[in-house]
Amino acid sequence: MAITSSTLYTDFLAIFVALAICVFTYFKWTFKYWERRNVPYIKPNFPSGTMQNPLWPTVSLGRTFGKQYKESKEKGLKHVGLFTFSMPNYMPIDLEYVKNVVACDFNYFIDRGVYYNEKHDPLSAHLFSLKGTKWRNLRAKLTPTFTSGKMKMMFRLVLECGKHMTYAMDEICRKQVSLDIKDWLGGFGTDVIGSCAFGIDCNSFKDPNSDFRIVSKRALDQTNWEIAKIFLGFVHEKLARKLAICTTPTEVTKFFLKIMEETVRYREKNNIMRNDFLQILLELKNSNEMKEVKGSQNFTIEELTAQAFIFFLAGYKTSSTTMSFCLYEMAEHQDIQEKVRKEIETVLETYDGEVCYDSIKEMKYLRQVIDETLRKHPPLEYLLRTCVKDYKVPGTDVTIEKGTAVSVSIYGLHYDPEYHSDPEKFDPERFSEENKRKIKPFIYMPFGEGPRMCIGTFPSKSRYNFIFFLQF
Ligand code: HEM
Repeated sequence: MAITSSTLYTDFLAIFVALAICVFTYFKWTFKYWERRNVPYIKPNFPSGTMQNPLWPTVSLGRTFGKQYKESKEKGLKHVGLFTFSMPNYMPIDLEYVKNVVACDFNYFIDRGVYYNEKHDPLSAHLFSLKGTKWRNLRAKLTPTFTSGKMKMMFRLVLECGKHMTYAMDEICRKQVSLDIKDWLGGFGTDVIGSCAFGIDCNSFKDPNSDFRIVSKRALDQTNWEIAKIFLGFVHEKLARKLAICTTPTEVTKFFLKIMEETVRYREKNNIMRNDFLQILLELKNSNEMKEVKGSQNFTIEELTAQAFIFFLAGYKTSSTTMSFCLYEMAEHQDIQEKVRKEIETVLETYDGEVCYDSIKEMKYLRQVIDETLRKHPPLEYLLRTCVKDYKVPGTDVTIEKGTAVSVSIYGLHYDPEYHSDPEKFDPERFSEENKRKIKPFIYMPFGEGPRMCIGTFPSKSRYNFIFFLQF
């Protein structure tokens, strides 16, 4: 008996050692990837490569990229090789290289590499994650529907949500109690997106525990297990598909699908038209335009919900984070706050005190403050791309292989002292009419750039109006 268990133990040990040697050799080989390709690289660590352990990070991945951008730039590098665990990740540093990836040579970098699975996880197949032709066709159909006229009409819904927030804020001020401003603005974000994308009146201030608010929070607060699944989808999409991995929690999928089904049925039955995102999607669904995109079928309820869902995901956190940081910076810089307040008062006087789309458009200094907030605190700190066909970096003998992940550090660019002097300083004057003209393309891109930039900023002329629209 003792002999058997000791043999078993030795066998296990031998298997373990053999496995450890295989893993070690594999990592040693892959960690030489950039060296073999003659690309300068940051020394990776076993096992997470050049990033922190994603399950217990101390800073965000965007900040890590920002630091790596800074270090590489200080060394005079034009690009740098990184590793996500054993997976190579390419980061352009030089502005020309950045421009090529996000705009000029976009055809090589059309995808983000974000995992989706329309069959088992229908809400994951949205504009942000879709790939290649599917993405291109859907984007082409959706972009022209984001007209400033439609945004202007939708603004009324936002004002309505703003009113709920103002009443609740008056109450808070009367009681003189403190509040968690991020959570508070999250409530406002929920109301805006609930109303504009799903056509429902949530009023999170009256009912902070509404189903919509609770499920929305659940959709955004991913567990470590969900993060691990997203990560698996990123590093091994085929395996994740085979395992039918779903990244959206089941209760979230069920909830949003149910809301959408009910709202669409109600609107279609009662012939209701409303100036909101859902109406835009419904018009697309009913116009047969989607048949061109998808071949024969029209938009299904799942596909429609997935698009409304990404408007919610992409719009909610970005906007509430921006508003929170904007208030934070104004609290830190009372002089700036005072200037904003004076401007608002002066502009509103000429509009009989009415907060409306046009009056907000006239608040130029407020716009500068928001622009500077987005520079210092970009809600998305890096852009993701995947190389979809071998790409020779112009002027070099380096080829980026098909399948390589590419990360563009927005954070690094926004804090680059060559482009933004004294980058730590909160200075809205950088965006004055005169100074704005001096800002080179691609050094300031809180909404991304190129054909895959944020759809919430289209058409480009009304990009800032749209953001204003989100702030009120
Ligand atoms: C302060 C507000 C916002 C910021 C800073 C922001 C930022 C961004 C960024 C950086 C990207 C990636 C762009 C790229 O890869 O080049 C993006 C994509 C996207 N955003 Fe926004 N966003 C904001 C608000 C919104 C809103 C309100 C919506 C809702 C309509 C939205 C919908 C999207 C969508 C659908 C995409 C994916 C576009 C595509 O792949 O075609 N965003 N956003």
